[in-house]
Amino acid sequence: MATLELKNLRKTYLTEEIIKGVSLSIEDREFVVFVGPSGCGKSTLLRMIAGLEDISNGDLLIDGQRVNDIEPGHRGLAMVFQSYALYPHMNVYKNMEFGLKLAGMPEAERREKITAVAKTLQLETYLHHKPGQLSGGQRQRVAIGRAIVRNPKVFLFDEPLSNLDAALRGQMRVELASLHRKLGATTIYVTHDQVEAMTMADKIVVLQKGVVEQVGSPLELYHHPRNMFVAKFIGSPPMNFLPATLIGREHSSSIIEFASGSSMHVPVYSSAVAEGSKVTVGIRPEHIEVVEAGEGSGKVEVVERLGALTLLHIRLANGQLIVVQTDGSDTSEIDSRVGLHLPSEHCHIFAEDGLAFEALNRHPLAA
Ligand SMILES: Nc1ncnc2c1ncn2[C@@H]1O[C@H](COP(=O)(O)OP(=O)(O)OP(=O)(O)O)[C@@H](O)[C@H]1O
Repeated sequence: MATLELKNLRKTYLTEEIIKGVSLSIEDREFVVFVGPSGCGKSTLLRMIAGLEDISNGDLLIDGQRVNDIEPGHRGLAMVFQSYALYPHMNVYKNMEFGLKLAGMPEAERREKITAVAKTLQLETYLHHKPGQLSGGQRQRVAIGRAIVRNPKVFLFDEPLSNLDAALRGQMRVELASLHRKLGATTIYVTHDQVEAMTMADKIVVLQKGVVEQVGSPLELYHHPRNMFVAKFIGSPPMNFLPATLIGREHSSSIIEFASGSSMHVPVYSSAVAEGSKVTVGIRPEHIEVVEAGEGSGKVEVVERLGALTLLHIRLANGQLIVVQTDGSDTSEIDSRVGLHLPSEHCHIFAEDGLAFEALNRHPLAA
């Protein structure tokens, strides 16, 4: 049982503030993913939780107890690193045993634990191998095993799969997700890969420049991004953005006009944005419909056939390139002209400062 509470956590290196007041509640058994571009501070935040970095300001609570000044080894956490950090001269068994020995666990108990964990992770036949004799995926499993045997309250993962090739990463993603279901331990997982975040998280925390941009379930972030940053970061290929002007409102819809002169009603509304303001319309590649070429059509520049899906890169009259996802049976040819239909229920509108209209009418950080 472990809950975590981050209260306005801050981290300053010399004069630069890297973590700028992060507040967050993590529930027992929750799988939380910190995601964001390189340098946004996600590893620093994880290391502050682990106790490997001092907290400059704010409070960190584990199970309601303030742990800012508690040594890493006494916080009940176990961390798995990107680099595995295994002892190269020790075999798999000894790597897993090391921490238990330090903690003074009797030998019989150590053996029992390691045997059980090796079985869970399918490492039984490798217990006498040194890390150098193992594949990347096996090494990562040993690193995870070493964390599990300690029976921590909270697992911390720092980009554990980024050294693996794509196929193995996909496989380990599934293994980690099922391991989490089995162990039920509260988990915090750092990655810059939004696919990992979407597929594994109960709750995603999107960070940018040391600030939380949004917290929500994968589908909340996908359907209701709070701003253009989250909209662009979550979803692959990313959302398309088209410049437009807000020309009016009707009931709870906004009327927007594109540079081409065409206009549409979008069923989102904000009282905070004046008519005549520049806005951005966002629509995901999978929501745009290809129709017969007509007014406002575009030219197909690149076709990526992925088997089940086809991605069309289409040049619009204003020079902008957008991406449209269609199905595998799409027969569009390069240089052909196609028309595009943007279903209004799938359109997002962002104000000039990047905030979604939806979010402007809601509580600041809620999805
Ligand atoms: N010990 C340090 N001294 C000074 N600055 C640091 C230190 N550690 C990290 N930083 C800075 O803090 C910022 C956040 O780094 P951090 O490693 O947390 O980012 P990240 O989001 O995990 O990035 P990545 O995905 O590239 O690992 C970066 O600008 C980095 O240069």
